[in-house]
Amino acid sequence: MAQLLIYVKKFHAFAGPRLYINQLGMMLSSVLDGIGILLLIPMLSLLGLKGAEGSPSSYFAFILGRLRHLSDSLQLSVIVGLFMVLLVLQASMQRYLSHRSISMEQQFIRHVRTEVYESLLFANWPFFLTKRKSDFTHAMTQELPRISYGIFTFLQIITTFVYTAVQIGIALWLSVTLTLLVLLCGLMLGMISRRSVARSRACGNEATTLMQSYMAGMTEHFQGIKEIKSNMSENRHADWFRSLCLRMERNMVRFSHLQADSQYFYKLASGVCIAVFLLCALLVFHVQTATLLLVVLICSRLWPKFSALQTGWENLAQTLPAFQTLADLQKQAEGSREFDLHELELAPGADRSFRIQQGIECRSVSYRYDLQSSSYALSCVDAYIPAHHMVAIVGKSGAGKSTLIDLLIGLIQPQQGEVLVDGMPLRECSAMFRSAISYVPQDPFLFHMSLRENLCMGAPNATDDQLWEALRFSAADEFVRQLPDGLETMLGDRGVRLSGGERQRIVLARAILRKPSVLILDEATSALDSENETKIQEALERIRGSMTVIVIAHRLSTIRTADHIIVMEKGAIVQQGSYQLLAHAAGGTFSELINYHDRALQI
Ligand SMILES: Nc1ncnc2c1ncn2[C@@H]1O[C@H](COP(=O)(O)OP(=O)(O)OP(=O)(O)O)[C@@H](O)[C@H]1O
Repeated sequence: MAQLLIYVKKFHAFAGPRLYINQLGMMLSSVLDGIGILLLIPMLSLLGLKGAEGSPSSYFAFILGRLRHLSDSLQLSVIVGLFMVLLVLQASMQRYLSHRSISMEQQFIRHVRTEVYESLLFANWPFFLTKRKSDFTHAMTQELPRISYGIFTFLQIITTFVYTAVQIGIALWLSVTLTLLVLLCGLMLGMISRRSVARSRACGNEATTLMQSYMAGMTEHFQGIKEIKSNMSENRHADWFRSLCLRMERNMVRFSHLQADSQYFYKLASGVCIAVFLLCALLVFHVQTATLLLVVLICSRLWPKFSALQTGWENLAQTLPAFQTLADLQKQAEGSREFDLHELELAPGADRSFRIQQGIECRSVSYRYDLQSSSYALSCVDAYIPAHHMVAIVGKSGAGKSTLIDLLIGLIQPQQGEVLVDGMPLRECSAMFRSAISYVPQDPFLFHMSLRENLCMGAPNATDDQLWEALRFSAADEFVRQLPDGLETMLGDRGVRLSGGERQRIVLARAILRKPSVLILDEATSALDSENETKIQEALERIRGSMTVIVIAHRLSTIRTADHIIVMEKGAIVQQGSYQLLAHAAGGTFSELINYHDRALQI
């Protein structure tokens, strides 16, 4: 419930006075509706119903007094006309108010959707390391519509509640005893529905967990479809899917049965209540026929509202877990907020063309992914990467190379020590520094867009000449010219229409197009043949001195021309120096790596 209140408060802050205007309108519409019903008294009186000329009609003494000089049929026509005017007014008002509330709800949902998306987008890297990506997809695609439905239901409950309160007020005005009797029945029905509300909530919790598994499974299975096929594990996955679908089906059936059962008991209890009510009214309280008729009329209109309140409450209970999931996710994302790119763009003097002048320094940095664990991915690393130089980081798999890069980029913060850029702590200039970096990861990612759009992501105003120059740099120009639509070729989901090496070259072209101050290549040429790798080596030689280049490579031929090499082992730097120096240091990790490399080439 607390999570629902968070969103109700948000909605209140978002809608402001519009919310009150709507509720006031609803109240007015209910009053008009009530007056319409009360007008039935003079109508019934004129039609000669016994008892209708009694006390309730005195409320209309003013109207009736004015009409007295008219014939009965004319009086009836005027009152029926008045009734019709009220009806049209009330219906038009209700239509207008429901249009208003629907747009208000949809605007709010758009607001929440954008807010959640941005909170995820601007969260820092460690936040993403601890979460399943499918949970984000689940939150955005499944939980948001549930929240939208929950908010809609909540507003409906409020509207129904206001309507009910006004109508009860009118009924009380007509007969306090009868209305209290009706309310007592309503209260009893409310008690009956309490259990089903609790069960609905439990069903909602289970639905959330099942849907999360479903989304996680779908994302993983289709991303790993090649692994599934090559390991022939289709049957195992199909079994998992069938069992999950069965549990989802049972959950939905249970919820529907719950609703049907509660409506069944509700109807039975309502029948008993109505019978008791009529007997008490006529035999115990001896109520006038017209008053009884009006109270019954009001209550017969209120009864479906009571029922709507109960069903709405159950539906709301079913959506509550979604409020919880989304509020938790958003809270965690906001708690892990990195710099805000909007702020960066709006900040006066924000320097998008920052260039490093001296170098990047790691001063005794240590980092571990799991704070409970005693094993460090990096421990006490001291390194210096001078500006405009080409520095290579080498080491066996798991040595900590990528972690060191993540620290240098500012994606993760060291738990001990600090990273300095031109002598300035990185945490003070991380946004500015990040905008000056181009990073080409191990697994290059292309979006389902045209080649041109993929290239222009970091440089939206790049000209065709600049695009071709970048493609030439990454030795991709030849194969791009042979693509059916050249730069306009659609690349398919994650760029699957290209080979691994082609994808690497496109991502490299994209990185160079931004004209970065620091270019980071994390195994960026691992999928290339020797010919294309040599072309890229030559291109890197041409830009030597104009930008700082950091290269991670397992293939040692790639880093032969590096100015400086950092050798890592088990999270620590074990050697540093030029290629020649390290290659001749007998017994060192680097010469060991060279030996492995040479032996692999001979095989
Ligand atoms: N997200 C993570 N959560 C927990 N541990 C991690 C995570 N990423 C890396 N590690 C651990 O940190 C250590 C260093 O990993 P890192 O990826 O930096 O190595 P690497 O030298 O880049 O390896 P490779 O050459 O195989 O890419 C490894 O022991 C690895 O298991």
